[in-house]
Amino acid sequence: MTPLLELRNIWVEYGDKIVLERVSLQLDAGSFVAVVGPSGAGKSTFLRLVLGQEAPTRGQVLLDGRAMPAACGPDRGVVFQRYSVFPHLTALGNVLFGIECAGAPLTARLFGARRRAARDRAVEMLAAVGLDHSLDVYPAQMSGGMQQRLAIAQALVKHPRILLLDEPFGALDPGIRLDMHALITRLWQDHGLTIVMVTHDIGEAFKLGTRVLAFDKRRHDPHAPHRFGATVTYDLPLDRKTPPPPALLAALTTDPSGRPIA
Ligand SMILES: Nc1ncnc2c1ncn2[C@@H]1O[C@H](COP(=O)(O)OP(=O)(O)OP(=O)(O)O)[C@@H](O)[C@H]1O
Repeated sequence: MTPLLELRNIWVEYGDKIVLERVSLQLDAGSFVAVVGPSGAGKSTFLRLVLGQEAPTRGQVLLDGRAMPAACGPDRGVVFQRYSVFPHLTALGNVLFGIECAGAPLTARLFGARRRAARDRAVEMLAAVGLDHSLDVYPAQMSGGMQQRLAIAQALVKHPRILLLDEPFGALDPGIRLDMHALITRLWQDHGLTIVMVTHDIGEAFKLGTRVLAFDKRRHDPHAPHRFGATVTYDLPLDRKTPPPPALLAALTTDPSGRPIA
C-alpha cells in the first residue's frame, strides 16, 4: 500500500548550516505521530516540510506517492502554540472565514444558501470542540485553552487529511492540557485524521502518539556545530501503553556530553 506521506533521504540546509540530514520515513494514514527532540533539532523544520512551506535542499517528499505540491493545500491543516487565530474575528467568524476562503478564493465571501450551509458547518465544528456557547466571542476574551480549541476547529473545518500540531498545548495549564488530550484523541478518531504533533513533553508524546519519532544529531563536530544535521534517531511504534525507553529519555534530558539539560 502507498504510504500517505513519504520522505526520501531529505536534507535541509541553510548555506553551510545543515539542519536535517538523511531523513527517510513513511507515514501511514490514520497514524498519530509525535515528534520529539532537543531544541533546535529541526522538529519545526520537519513540520514545515510536511506542510509544504519549505522545500528540502535534497531528497523528495511524496504525498500519496506523488511529489508534494509546493503550497499547503486543504489536505493539510496546522495549529501552532499561539497566534493561529485571527484576533479581529469572533469564534464563528474565524471558522467561517476558512470555509469562505476555500469556497470563494478571490472574495472570501459566500452568499445565500452556500453561506447558510457554511455557517451550519462552522457551528457544528465549534460544537465538536466545545465552543458552541462562544460563537460571538473574540479571541482576546478567550482563555488559552479556548483559543486552541478555536484554532483546532479552524484547521479541521476544511477537512484536512493531515493535521499538523506544533506544540499545540505547550502554553496551557496542566488541567487544561488533559482536556485537550481527550479532545484531540476524540477528533483524531472521529475524523479519521493523520496527526503529526511536535511536543517538548515526552509524556504527552507517549500518551497520545501511535508512533514517536525523535530527532537529534548522530554526529557532532564541536568545532563546527552546524556541520552535521539532525536525523531520526528513534522511530518507535506504540500501542499507547508503551513507556519511553530509558535511552531516549536520557537523550532528551542530557546534552551530547551527558550533562543534564536545564
Ligand atoms: N531560515 C533559516 N535560516 C537559518 N537557520 C534556520 C532557519 N530556519 C531554521 N533554522 C535553524 O534550523 C535549526 C532547527 O530549527 P527548528 O525550529 O526546526 O528546531 P526545533 O527542533 O523545532 O526547535 P525548538 O524545539 O526550539 O522549537 C535551528 O538551529 C534554527 O536556527
